[in-house]
Amino acid sequence: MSFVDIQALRKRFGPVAALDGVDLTVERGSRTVVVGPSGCGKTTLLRLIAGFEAPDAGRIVIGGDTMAEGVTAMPAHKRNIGIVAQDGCLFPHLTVAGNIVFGMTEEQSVRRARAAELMEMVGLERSMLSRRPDELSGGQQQRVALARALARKPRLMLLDEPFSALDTGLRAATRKAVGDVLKAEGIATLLVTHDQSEALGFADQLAVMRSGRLVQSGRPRDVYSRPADPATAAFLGEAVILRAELKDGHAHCVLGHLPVSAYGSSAGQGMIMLRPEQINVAEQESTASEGAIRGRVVETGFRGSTCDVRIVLRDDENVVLNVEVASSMDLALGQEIYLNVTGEAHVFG
Ligand SMILES: Nc1ncnc2c1ncn2[C@@H]1O[C@H](COP(=O)(O)OP(=O)(O)OP(=O)(O)O)[C@@H](O)[C@H]1O
Repeated sequence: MSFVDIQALRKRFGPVAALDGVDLTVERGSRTVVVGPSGCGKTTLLRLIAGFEAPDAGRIVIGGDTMAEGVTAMPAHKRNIGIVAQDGCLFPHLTVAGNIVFGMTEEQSVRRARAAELMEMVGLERSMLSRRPDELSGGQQQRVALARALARKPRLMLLDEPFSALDTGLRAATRKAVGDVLKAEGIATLLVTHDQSEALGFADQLAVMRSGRLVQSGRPRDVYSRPADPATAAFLGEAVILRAELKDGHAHCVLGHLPVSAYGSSAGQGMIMLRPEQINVAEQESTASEGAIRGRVVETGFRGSTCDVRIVLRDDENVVLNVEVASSMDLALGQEIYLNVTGEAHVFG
């Protein structure tokens, strides 16, 4: 049995079905990242797991213990679940030490030792224990929030956009530090984020939600390369979605005859997806592979090491492709280029 087992979970707020029958499992010590557009129910899912709200129907089981069944729910403080939210929610009037040991009932020397141990674990100087939250940077505050959540040795950690207020460099460093601590402690984690690359990089399991439902879950690499539908494909990154005729194990489309992994029952007309990194751009026909398709650059966006390039096909200017090339290529507007596709096309079922 999975460590977390959520079945047919439903929650309405008046006319809004925030959760409309969610099934999700999380393995012991693993990281699940929940993504989806704003309002799809991510925070509601976390709040129900934490016990801040009771479901209307469904079941939540953690470590074999039933947390909620229908409208009957165990109170939040009995669940032993840690939660870190977007702004850390530290108590502003308490020191860092006071925040970390808040609610611990052990004697003072034990609390002190635990606070010091946790500071080390989250990579902060012990000397910061006497500071107040407003004397720390955003990233430091989030680490203290994590230390506080870890203080009670939770069996499950819920992270609700805990890095979103941090700027890019600090965000990556804090995410790595938090991820390392949780992994070392073997604590199963559920992270909610709006950041697709964060989701793909952090998750063992990616769970994609839309309109109160789980539309797909699996290994990030699998969900990214074999999304359930075009909306999921586009949500997880740039996607080239084309009409194709499916026959003989190939998709016949404006980019040529592309091998497909499988198309099940959808032989005939279908929709296929390629990721931009599957499209190679060559400036000369002589350096392109055989069967290259001709196109023209209509827009470029410099991004440092890479460049976003918008291309239309010479034979069908209605087909627009957004690809990424090494910026050393320095493509000019209007330049003719040659395109080759690598790997397999994904067919939407
Ligand atoms: N307490 C509440 N009262 C009324 N409606 C609510 C309440 N909480 C959530 N909702 C509604 O339920 C739906 C799901 O909200 P939720 O906060 O779970 O979405 P989310 O995916 O976390 O969104 P975001 O990414 O914007 O934070 C939304 O339509 C929201 O307006």
